[in-house]
Amino acid sequence: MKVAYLGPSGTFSEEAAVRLFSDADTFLPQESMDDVLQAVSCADVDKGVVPIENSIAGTIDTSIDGLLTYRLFIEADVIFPISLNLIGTDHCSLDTIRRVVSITPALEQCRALIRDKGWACDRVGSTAIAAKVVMERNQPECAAIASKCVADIYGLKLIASDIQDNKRNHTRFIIISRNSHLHQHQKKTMLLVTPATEHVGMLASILNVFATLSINLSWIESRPTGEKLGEYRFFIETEAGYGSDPMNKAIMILRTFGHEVDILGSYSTKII
Ligand SMILES: O=C(O)C(=O)C[C@]1(C(=O)O)C=C[C@@H](O)C=C1
Repeated sequence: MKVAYLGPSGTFSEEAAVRLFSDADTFLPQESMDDVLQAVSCADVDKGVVPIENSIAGTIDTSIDGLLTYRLFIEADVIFPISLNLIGTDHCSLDTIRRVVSITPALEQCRALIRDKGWACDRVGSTAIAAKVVMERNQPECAAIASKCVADIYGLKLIASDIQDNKRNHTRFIIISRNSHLHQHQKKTMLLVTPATEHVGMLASILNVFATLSINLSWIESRPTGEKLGEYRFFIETEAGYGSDPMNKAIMILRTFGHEVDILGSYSTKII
């Protein structure tokens, strides 16, 4: 099996992919999340691993929008604790840092410290690229925000650990594939609901369907349709498996109301 993830070596995505797919033959690190989705879509790999949301920074739009762009499905999800660290060259210390380098969600997870210190931010494609950039720049005023393991990979030193806004920082990753393995007896289902028409109380009426059927929602995200300003569709993750009675009824009722309902996956959270 071939698995793609956001690289290079030392990213959190790599850690997630390696732990999820201990039996994979080949891991293919990619330059961006979009490249991961594309690699799955054009069958360069069998599966991809991408982050979808973080407890501090929120939803990672590239991942959820990419599911639609490339017509991909979610096969499972997994939640990882994320510890972010300041990593710099030998002459770098907390007093010398003026700029931090990282991927946007990691910078957002450390907003409080960055604001307190008045540091400038340089955005790059991943936490591991940040470490590589800091190594190449070789300046005491520059530090990467990344995992501890990148310090060893790029010959850098750890300057401060656990610098994210709070200690209970978690990122949820999803495994994506080209096929919709809609197995029964899963715990959750991800739906994409595109409302029929815009009217007062439209979202409330959609949500009411789930409330009436006692289906708990674990995640909801609105994204623009891209057609017209103010027009949205909704990613809704339910705590009911595809094929279960309440889920069948919810889908049937929503479709009867004229809403478009796509099933983006039915899965259970992996514990690793
Ligand atoms: O850059 C990385 O190391 C990644 O795997 C990406 C990513 C993300 O974009 O959310 C994954 C987990 C952490 O939240 C920080 C960064």
